Amino acid sequence: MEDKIKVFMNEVIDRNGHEPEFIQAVQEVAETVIPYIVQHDIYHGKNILLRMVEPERLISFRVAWIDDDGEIHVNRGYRVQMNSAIGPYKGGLRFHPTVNASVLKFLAFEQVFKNSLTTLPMGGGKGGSDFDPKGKSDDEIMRFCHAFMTELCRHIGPYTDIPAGDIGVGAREIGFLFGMYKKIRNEFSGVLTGKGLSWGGSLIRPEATGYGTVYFADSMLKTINETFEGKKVVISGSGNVAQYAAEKVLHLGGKVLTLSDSGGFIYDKDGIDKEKLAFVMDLKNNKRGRISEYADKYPSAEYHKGETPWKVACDIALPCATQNELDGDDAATLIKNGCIAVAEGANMPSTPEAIHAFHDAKILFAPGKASNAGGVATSGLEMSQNSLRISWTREEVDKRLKGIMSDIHDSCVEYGDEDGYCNYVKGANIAGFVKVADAMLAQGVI
Ligand SMILES: NC(=O)C1=CN([C@@H]2O[C@H](COP(=O)(O)OP(=O)(O)OC[C@H]3O[C@@H](n4cnc5c(N)ncnc54)[C@H](OP(=O)(O)O)[C@@H]3O)[C@@H](O)[C@H]2O)C=CC1
Ligand SMILES: O=C(O)CCC(=O)C(=O)O
Repeated sequence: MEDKIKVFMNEVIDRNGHEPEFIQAVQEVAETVIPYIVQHDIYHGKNILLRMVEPERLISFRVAWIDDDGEIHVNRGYRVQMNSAIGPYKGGLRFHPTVNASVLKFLAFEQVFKNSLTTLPMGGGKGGSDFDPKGKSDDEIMRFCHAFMTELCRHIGPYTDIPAGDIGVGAREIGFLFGMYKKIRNEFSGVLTGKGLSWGGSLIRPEATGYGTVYFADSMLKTINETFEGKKVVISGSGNVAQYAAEKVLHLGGKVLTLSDSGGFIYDKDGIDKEKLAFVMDLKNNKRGRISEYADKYPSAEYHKGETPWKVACDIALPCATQNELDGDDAATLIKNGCIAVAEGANMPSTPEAIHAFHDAKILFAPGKASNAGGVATSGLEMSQNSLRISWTREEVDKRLKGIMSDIHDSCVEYGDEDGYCNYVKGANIAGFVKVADAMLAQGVI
């Protein structure tokens, strides 16, 4: 079996060797899915995985924009349209200086499996730009988003490709992007998700990724007769996913000890309660400040500059910032300190060494493509509401989100069982693969 995986990976590396994040994401899938393909005649010999690792389309374009001082800047924009076997391309846009083709291809590849797991009819895509929103005025953000959309609008549409937010792209950016799409195409449609409530957005979409991650973690905990009640929870990030993961942990009776940003992390020994979390939301979403300011406001907190929070002893860890933020040493520290469960809110935050350590220690570990699927699932629900021209209540959307997360958990258990221990990585990869592979087989070699 190892030979087969090696031969496959050599071919992937030959074509994409300069794209480390993409290779990392493919390797993880290959290790779990190739053995399954070999055991199942209908998939064997069809080169399905080899077709899945090649984007159906990768668009790269110039984005020229003018700052508040009249200076002209050029950034690179992208959209990776990875796989449309089960529905139109769907996935977020990331604005961050680290964005490149490798990062977006890994995200788009993961998205294909994630979207399949939601059971909703969505293919996988991802896009963005190496534009850095930090320190830019609202007007500069608007001009950049408008310039970005003047090109992107040719490649997307409510039946073709439906982008949404990701790192650096929140409600403000989606508004500017939507406005320009509407103006150019003269069409008011559900072309983007994460829209504002008064112009086609869905209740619970802002909360969905964080809430969904905690719902998934709760399902995992139930398998060992545990709950969030009274548990110490360490969270990284302080953006959209981290904020609502923290909120849901509080709803379920857990104690949130940490949050972070790219500057460092804060540890509040008394816990980040509802009022303190409201401060963080205002700091990050309105004032666009740094997490270090939390420690200036609350004396119970320490700020650890340039560090990640994994050395803080906890029962549950929720990495919600970015890829490869939790390595093998961090995993060893978490395990040593008694951590029983890790659920990824971010995409691929744990390195392969960290994942192996979690599996070896047989603690509960949920990969992002399963545990953070609540965001895109609720985007799918936003698309449904747009098509039906109705808005569901908060309770209705939350109920559907919970149901979807519970079903994803069950699919992982179905495909991931290893003598009583659930390997959620294997479960998510195989369950996500089967639906897409069946559709690809039905549609022929295209
Ligand atoms: N938004 C969504 O619906 C979904 C998001 N995700 C994933 O969740 C993760 C977080 O996204 P989201 O919360 O939306 O993004 P936000 O932009 O709202 O927040 C990102 C957070 O991560 C921190 N961060 C970003 N890059 C780094 C880095 N290189 N090192 C340390 N910290 C970093 C940011 O800190 P700083 O402000 O200093 O940059 C910020 O606190 C990403 O992996 C994303 O792909 C997954 C599914 C859906
Ligand atoms: O809601 C969406 O379409 C995108 C969510 C996303 O980018 C992700 O799941 O990583």
